Amino acid sequence: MAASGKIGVFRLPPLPTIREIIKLFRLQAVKQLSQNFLLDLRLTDKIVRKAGNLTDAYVYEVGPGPGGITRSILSANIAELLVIEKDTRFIPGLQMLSDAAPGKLRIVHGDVLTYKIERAFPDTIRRQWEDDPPNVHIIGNLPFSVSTPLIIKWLENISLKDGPFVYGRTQMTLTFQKEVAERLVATTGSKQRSRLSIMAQHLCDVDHLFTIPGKAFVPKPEVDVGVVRFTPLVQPKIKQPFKLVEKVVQNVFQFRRKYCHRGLGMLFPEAQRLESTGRLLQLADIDPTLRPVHLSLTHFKSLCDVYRKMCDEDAQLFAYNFREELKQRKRQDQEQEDDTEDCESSATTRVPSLTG
Ligand SMILES: C[S@@+](CC[C@H](N)C(=O)[O-])C[C@H]1O[C@@H](n2cnc3c(N)ncnc32)[C@H](O)[C@@H]1O
Repeated sequence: MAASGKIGVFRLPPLPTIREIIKLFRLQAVKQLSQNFLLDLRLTDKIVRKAGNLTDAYVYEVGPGPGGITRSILSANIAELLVIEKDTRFIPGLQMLSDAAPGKLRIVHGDVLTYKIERAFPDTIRRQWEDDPPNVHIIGNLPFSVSTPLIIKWLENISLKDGPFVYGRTQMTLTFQKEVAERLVATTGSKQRSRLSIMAQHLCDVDHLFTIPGKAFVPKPEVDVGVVRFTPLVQPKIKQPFKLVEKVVQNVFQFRRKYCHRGLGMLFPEAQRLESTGRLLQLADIDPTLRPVHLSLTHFKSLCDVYRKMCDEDAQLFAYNFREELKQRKRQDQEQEDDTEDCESSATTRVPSLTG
């Protein structure tokens, strides 16, 4: 019955095991919500240990569910833990943990995608961006469908130093589908190199800490899980607005098997595509026949810097979206076809019938 974490000096009193909590509160995982629970406290302790030294830390746990990682965090001598959980069924079990660790655990029923953590912790723990990271940590095992959009949102927050990063360079330890974890840390030339590699690595030190086999979760997901730690960099590798970097990177990787000039060309309207792509590559000093996976962060920095200059020269350029141009062209073609059909059918109706 007793199951308390052992990684810190603070000991939780004896509590029902996570398995018992699941039974007690009928917390069967909802498949549609991709709920996969970690019941093995050695694994949850490992996640928390790898997140760093949490002594006196303010911790934000996203998606605590039945509370396995929550217990490990509470056992790590933290100052305070705030958990955010979307599914109300988990609140009574979490409340039981809160009662066992008086004054340590704050439970928020809400959505991590909209919750404003920047107001939750005391101002006194804020650090300057250039200082060492503050004693604030984000930890979470979220559904994969949430963790990828969430990390993109948080990377943008890092670039703006807002959201969870008003406290300084807040560290995050999060789980992802193993393939996504590999993309996040993929180096130049590796086949997993992707949009996520550039977006994460230009703003953070990214470490794939370890992999948890799918069979460690209940119910077992189809895939293994990677635990990834992000530490925001003092200086981003690309000093341009997040949306601009995202646009360049997205365009390059949309044709990941082609030469890089193919995707970069899509940054420009068709009428100027050839000339502007040539200019971009020449000024950035990049071989047009490199494949996207072979572009380094330095290459992306040059591309973004030159593209920024081109956008400053042409106020319409940044808003240009080739998909919109394609859609518009399709619409025009369709309208033309409809007009032709109309003409043909009215011509047909206008032709007097010889037979009367
Ligand atoms: C994969 S389960 C993990 C639960 C627990 N952390 C564990 O490791 O056993 C994901 C948890 O995140 C919660 N969740 C899903 N989307 C969420 C959101 N947008 N905001 C907050 N919690 C969310 C789910 O209800 C679920 O409890």
